Amino acid sequence: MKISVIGGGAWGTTLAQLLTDNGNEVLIYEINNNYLNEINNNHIHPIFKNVLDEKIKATNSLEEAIDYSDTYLLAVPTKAMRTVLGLMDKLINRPSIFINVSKGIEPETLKRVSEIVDEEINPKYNAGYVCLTGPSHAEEVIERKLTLLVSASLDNDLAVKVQNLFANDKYIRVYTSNDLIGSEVGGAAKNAIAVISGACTGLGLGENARAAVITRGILEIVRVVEFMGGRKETAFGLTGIGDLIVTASSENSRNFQGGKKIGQGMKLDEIYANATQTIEGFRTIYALHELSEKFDIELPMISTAYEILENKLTVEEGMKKLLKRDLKAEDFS
Ligand SMILES: NC(=O)C1=CN([C@@H]2O[C@H](COP(=O)(O)OP(=O)(O)OC[C@H]3O[C@@H](n4cnc5c(N)ncnc54)[C@H](OP(=O)(O)O)[C@@H]3O)[C@@H](O)[C@H]2O)C=CC1
Ligand SMILES: O=C(CO)COP(=O)(O)O
Repeated sequence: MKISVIGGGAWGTTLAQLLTDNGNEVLIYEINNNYLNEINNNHIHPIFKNVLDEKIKATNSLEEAIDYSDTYLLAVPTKAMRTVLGLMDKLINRPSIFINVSKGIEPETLKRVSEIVDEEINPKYNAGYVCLTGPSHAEEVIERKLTLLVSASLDNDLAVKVQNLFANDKYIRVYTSNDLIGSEVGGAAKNAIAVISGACTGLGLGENARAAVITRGILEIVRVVEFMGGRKETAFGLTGIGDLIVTASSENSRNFQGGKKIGQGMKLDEIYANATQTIEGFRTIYALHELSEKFDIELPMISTAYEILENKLTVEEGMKKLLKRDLKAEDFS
């Protein structure tokens, strides 16, 4: 099959290599000239510098990428998604499939990426949507280290098609799911909890705090998943707790690293100014805090994280605020 990869950063380029390993042809759309040069001329991954298959090509022409195939792998950050889809909509002239791998919720609208696709793409040309998600650090996948993913879609045939596109018997196993909302929300919300876990490490706390954040964090994720219409069991699977574990306990995670800097006292503006790669979790904290306020959903850690990002509390004050909450029985409702 031919696939157009929209966004040739850490994850998009890695998935381009995976698709090539599986016998497909890809063209990457990428705006960063250094990345284009690394892919087209040096045949190396623009970030991790692993050798890429020479068949993998990249272009800075969105038109060329759209013409190349009718299957679009969306791998730009969520904050760029609406703009990029708007540009794609002007160029798409046939029914097309959208496979999204970005993990976020739009803070201004509280929309998931599938909803943004529905709004931005002419329904005549929107032939289906899949969210491909799960615990998958790009730096491991590019080294062909064993990884399990989930192909989630409202269209089961399409979920199976994408499952077969990405699975192989060497390093990737893919499950399907019909819980699109639960899969999308879990993948986004875990980034917020990973930021909090990183902040604990930055503050000098240890493994006990991390285990506490992960365990109480999944409870906050479940509340959001259920409120948005997803299933609790999905949050307990690969797209929820699985992805939370890999992100909230790994120095490889950009969200964990971003949180660690907050824990060390750096301000959000400064982190953004120095970031060379996407950190989705900060925006997701804003989105989930908004959701919590608007619909009265109890998300104590996420709301405290929001106050820290907004400079209303220091990280120490945030931790004390959480410890001072009324004592109660451990519940999972
Ligand atoms: N990295 C990982 O391990 C994983 C990441 N993800 C998710 O994938 C998404 C992408 O992450 P990742 O690949 O790590 O991020 P990167 O920052 O490495 O790559 C994002 C790419 O998108 C490009 N981009 C940004 N804005 C635009 C725009 N307006 N138009 C066109 N291209 C644009 C960037 O270009 P430029 O460099 O010029 O900004 C960059 O090349 C995120 O949602 C992330 O959560 C999911 C699973 C694993
Ligand atoms: O989503 C990811 C792993 O599944 C990647 O997480 P980071 O963006 O925090 O590195």
